[in-house]
Amino acid sequence: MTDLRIAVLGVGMMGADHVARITERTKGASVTVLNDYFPDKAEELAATIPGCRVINDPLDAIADPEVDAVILATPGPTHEKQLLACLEAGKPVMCEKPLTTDVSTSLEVVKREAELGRRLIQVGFMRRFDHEYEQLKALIDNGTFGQPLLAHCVHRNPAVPPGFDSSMIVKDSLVHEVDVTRFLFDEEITSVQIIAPGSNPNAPEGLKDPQIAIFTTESGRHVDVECFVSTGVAYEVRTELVGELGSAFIGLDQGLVRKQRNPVQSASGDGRKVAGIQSSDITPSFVERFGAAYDVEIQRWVNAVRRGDNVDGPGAWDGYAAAAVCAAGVKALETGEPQTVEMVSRASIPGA
Ligand SMILES: NC(=O)c1ccc[n+]([C@@H]2O[C@H](COP(=O)([O-])OP(=O)(O)OC[C@H]3O[C@@H](n4cnc5c(N)ncnc54)[C@H](O)[C@@H]3O)[C@@H](O)[C@H]2O)c1
Ligand SMILES: O[C@H]1[C@H](O)[C@@H](O)[C@H](O)[C@@H](O)[C@H]1O
Repeated sequence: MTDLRIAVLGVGMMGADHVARITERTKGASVTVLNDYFPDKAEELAATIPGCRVINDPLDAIADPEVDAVILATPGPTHEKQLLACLEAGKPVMCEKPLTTDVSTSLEVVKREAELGRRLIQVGFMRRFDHEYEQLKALIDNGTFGQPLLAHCVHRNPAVPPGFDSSMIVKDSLVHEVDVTRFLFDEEITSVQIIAPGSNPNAPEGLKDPQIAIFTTESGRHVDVECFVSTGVAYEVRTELVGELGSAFIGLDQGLVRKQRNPVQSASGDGRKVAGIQSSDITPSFVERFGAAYDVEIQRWVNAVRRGDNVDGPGAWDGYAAAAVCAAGVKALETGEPQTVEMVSRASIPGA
């Protein structure tokens, strides 16, 4: 079987990382077309990849007859138009989060895909492919902790790019915990509150950072998140799950750590006492922390597209649900009050 011919749109940090992943590690796929708002950037990268050419118009790149599938690593505000073009061309697309930057356009994308009657869109919520998150999910699903009750999350970035505003902390960063909550608990988030304590003096001017988010789910579960994107330290993403019979912690760079009524062991079962853990190296950015997860995500997506399934992971509905929670989050940030998440029911869109 010949390689899947992929066009990557946007060759900034994430796009270039996906290009390297596909050319160096992904089986059954090649990057054959690149596109970027700055053509020189795309040309420079294409020159390093045998058989790769640059197409300057993103919509032409999507429609090109020699492109089988598309990766969107362009900024969120461009996703809607590019996703609709992928649907129009009938091309499978792996869209980096967010699906789009507002609820109405995300819903429009969900509806257009549903009308086609074929799932073509996967959304880049890569944490679902991270081994530790998978382990946490398995502990919930196999009932190890009985009823899962709540989760505590930490999401810290050393810095953010210029122009990153307070609402982007919600829509660009917190969106991952929104997806993690929906993934782990398998239910929708119904309300969001965001508290902005005193800002970090080293945060960019005007940025409300850190923010503390509180989600409530359909069944009344609680998730809290510290989202702090200007720590100046390192990239730290942690989640602690608490259930009726114990708790488990991920993101310590030590593998999943479980605490249960005796014996207290590391997930590896080597008997190390959790209390003995003192410190660990922390990763500088998402590229290191989630590198293996992106590899799995892209390989599984390529395999799914080659099989004709097109999607193996979160889809357009997950992107829409996340957008709806984030919209409530932005309102909650402005008002300081809990906000109800406004969403249509999935059943109201046949095929979604
Ligand atoms: N899953 C993750 O962990 C993760 C991590 C980082 C970024 N992202 C997402 O990936 C996307 C890209 O983020 P990034 O950090 O790589 O940004 P970036 O700014 O580094 O790169 C974006 C690139 O897109 C180009 N571009 C801008 N408008 C374009 C257009 N209309 N058509 C084609 N190219 C265009 C820019 O010139 C730039 O090269 C965003 O949606 C972001 O949220 C996801
Ligand atoms: O775009 C990035 C990316 O999604 C990272 O995974 C997240 O940790 C950052 O906060 C965000 O700005």
